[in-house]
Amino acid sequence: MTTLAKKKCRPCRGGGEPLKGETLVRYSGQVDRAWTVVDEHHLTREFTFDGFRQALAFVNKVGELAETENHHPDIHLSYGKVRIDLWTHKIGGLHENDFVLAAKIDAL
Ligand SMILES: C[C@H](O)[C@H](O)[C@H]1CNC2=NC(N)=NC(=O)C2=N1
Repeated sequence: MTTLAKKKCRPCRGGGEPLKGETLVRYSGQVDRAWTVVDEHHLTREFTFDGFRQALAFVNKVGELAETENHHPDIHLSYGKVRIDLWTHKIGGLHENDFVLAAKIDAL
């Protein structure tokens, strides 16, 4: 487990700047390489499964995690596939919380 996966998502009240540039690159290095940073705005990763039920089970696990952490990704479920898009709505971009949640999803 990475260090990030052991952290908790801290409440983010909405002030402050989203992560950019070098800082963003440093954080990206701490989650699975399958995550992509899109337009320095959000993280995305696709997971594949044998069928719909397996994908749905994963969605439910991610949902529980999101509720525990009070940080919620967009989740796109299709047959044998789940896409997770993750950013902090309040700041319109990426925060450490997004990387903490991504690392925890990696560890599921
Ligand atoms: C009050 C509570 O902290 C907020 O509404 C949370 C809930 N989950 C959230 N999830 C995400 N991804 N971004 C947010 O800004 C956010 N805000």
